[in-house]
Amino acid sequence: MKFGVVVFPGSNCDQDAVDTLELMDQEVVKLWHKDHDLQGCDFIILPGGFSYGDYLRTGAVARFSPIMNEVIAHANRGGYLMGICNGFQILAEARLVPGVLLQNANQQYICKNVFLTPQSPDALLTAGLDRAAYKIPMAHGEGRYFADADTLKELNDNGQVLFRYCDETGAVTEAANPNGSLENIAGVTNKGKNVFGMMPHPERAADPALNNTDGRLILDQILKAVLV
Ligand SMILES: NC(=O)CC[C@H](N)C(=O)O
Repeated sequence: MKFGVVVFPGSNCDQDAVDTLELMDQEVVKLWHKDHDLQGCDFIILPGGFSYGDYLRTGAVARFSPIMNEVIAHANRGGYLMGICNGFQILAEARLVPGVLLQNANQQYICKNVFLTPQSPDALLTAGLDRAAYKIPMAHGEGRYFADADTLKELNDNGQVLFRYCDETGAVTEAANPNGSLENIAGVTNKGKNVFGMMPHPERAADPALNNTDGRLILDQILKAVLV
């Protein structure tokens, strides 16, 4: 499997994603946002950061970067695509996943470890996750997930919620919701379950040197599911 990590002006987690994938012994290339070629990649990652300085709305400008035409076509063909943090914001702006990311409820940038509980039993990213809670770092100012009532119902009915914020026991409580996201939603997938968006950063919790490899457990699901 060949991974491609798209670099937008203002991306700052692209190298973290590359380092993590290399740690996982995967072939990975960076894709410049002005290019038109996905270089034969099977799995595209839109990394975290502040694309275009977060001007207008987070992800609103990057969504129109030239390479997004190819990224959208790849997703529409059923190709795998994952957005992490700013990448999730870009996916939402491109309407590749349902819902939007609003400013955090406390109007502050929040950078801390949070716990996530996997929800979707048949989505690539969460299918094999058997722990009640995974400790993953978050770092964003606009991560409050919102969707209208019909969309929310559809997400729940179709098993499209990937993760909810929870406490360390896996309990989904108001107190464990860091940013005011609707129903504690931290990540969602599209109807086809080939496009994944999540606000917290699994790639920042993958290197044993950092004393937390819970993110690696999540990213390993990609390989387990795809390499069988
Ligand atoms: N870590 C990131 O990707 C930052 C996300 C985004 N620019 C925000 O602050 O909301």
